[in-house]
Amino acid sequence: MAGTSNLSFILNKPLDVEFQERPRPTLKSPHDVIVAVNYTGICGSDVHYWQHGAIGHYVVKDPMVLGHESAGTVVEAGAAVTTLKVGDRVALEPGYPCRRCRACLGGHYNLCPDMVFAATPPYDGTLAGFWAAPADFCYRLPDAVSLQEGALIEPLAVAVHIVRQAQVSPGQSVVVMGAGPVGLLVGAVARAFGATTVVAVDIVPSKLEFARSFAATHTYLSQRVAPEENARNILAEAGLPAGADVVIDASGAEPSIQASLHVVRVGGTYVQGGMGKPDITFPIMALCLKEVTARGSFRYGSGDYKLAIDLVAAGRIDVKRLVDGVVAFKDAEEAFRKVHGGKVIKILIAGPNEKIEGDKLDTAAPAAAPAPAEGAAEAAGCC
Ligand SMILES: NC(=O)c1ccc[n+]([C@@H]2O[C@H](COP(=O)([O-])OP(=O)(O)OC[C@H]3O[C@@H](n4cnc5c(N)ncnc54)[C@H](O)[C@@H]3O)[C@@H](O)[C@H]2O)c1
Ligand SMILES: OC[C@H](O)C(O)[C@@H](O)CO
Repeated sequence: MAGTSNLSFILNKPLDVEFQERPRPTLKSPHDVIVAVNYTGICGSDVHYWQHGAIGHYVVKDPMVLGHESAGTVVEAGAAVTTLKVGDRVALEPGYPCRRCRACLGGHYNLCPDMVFAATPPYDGTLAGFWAAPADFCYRLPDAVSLQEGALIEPLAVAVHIVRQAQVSPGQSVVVMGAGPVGLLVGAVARAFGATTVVAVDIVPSKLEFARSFAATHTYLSQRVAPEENARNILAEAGLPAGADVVIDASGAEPSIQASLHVVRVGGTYVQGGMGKPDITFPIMALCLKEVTARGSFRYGSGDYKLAIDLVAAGRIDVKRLVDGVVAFKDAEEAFRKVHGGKVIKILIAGPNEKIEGDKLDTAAPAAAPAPAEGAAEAAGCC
């Protein structure tokens, strides 16, 4: 990739974005690398910041570069970097922790209170020409993994972390609420971990159709009925009269969280991956009486990126199938509109120094675009 532009896609305030040529970042530590960003996917949280300017207590007060699902090419390496060299293709882990606090030293760096995380205010994101980061948070892609696949390692790592939190083991049944990118990837990782039944649940039929073709063994179209009734229907559909071993919420939607506690079996596991409304009515008696193990899942930690890359490299998870198209950097806002409109699963934005012609995918089989579901994420009370 030639080019030296550090053109950046910046959110000033809700629905107000602009392109700005910013100074190229420099090495701040001999352990850092500078990466030219080749491709970036759009996450629901980027769209939420664009629409609302805030997620919970993270409020965009100053202009912020969007984007955190990226892959790129190393263009400069600090003197102390031994693991990467100029020209290496890498998946970017977009957050790096302090390495000194109790969470970091306890092996849970994703919970570091001083995490510097791309496109989470006040930190700039990766929709720019270049990104500077510690070398150990940039993962070399094997030859078998393309740069476009590299941009999907971030959401896949989210899914890996969720499935690890759930401790999914061979032969288990797993119900996944929500068939957006995270839910789809959770289903695929659960299959890779040996789950024999994976049920995808959503409110949009076309998303379920895609889920069935991707990793789900069963699907269920959630109805506007009581959570207990949806739960009974899910279990009947999947042939799980005693309940599911594991239920994972990847929707953030209150009704699906409520149904989840009625879907999980006695002694089963529930993991909250979706980020919707901060407070909901939760069936706590079901949790108690069934002795459910409930866990949260936040971003990714030790080993998650590596496993995500290994799963793609080994051909166990075909992340390319989620990509509907690739757009030029100048079309970033239009790509955000498409994602917000629910018309696509993933769109990749090429870096400003990347030359692309049309919707240039490195895959022969783009995903079938789901039917429009304007504001589906909003309906779930996203983020
Ligand atoms: N835990 C983390 O670290 C982490 C990281 C990334 C994303 N997230 C969150 O995970 C969730 C999924 O992310 P995504 O990118 O796939 O988002 P998405 O909005 O594309 O997917 C959510 C899906 O849930 C479906 N849905 C809405 N209401 C539902 C209901 N009542 N029952 C079943 N399905 C319903 C929607 O139709 C949609 O397909 C979001 O809440 C996101 O904020 C969490
Ligand atoms: O994948 C990472 C997530 O998008 C982020 O943690 C975001 O949702 C909150 O900052």
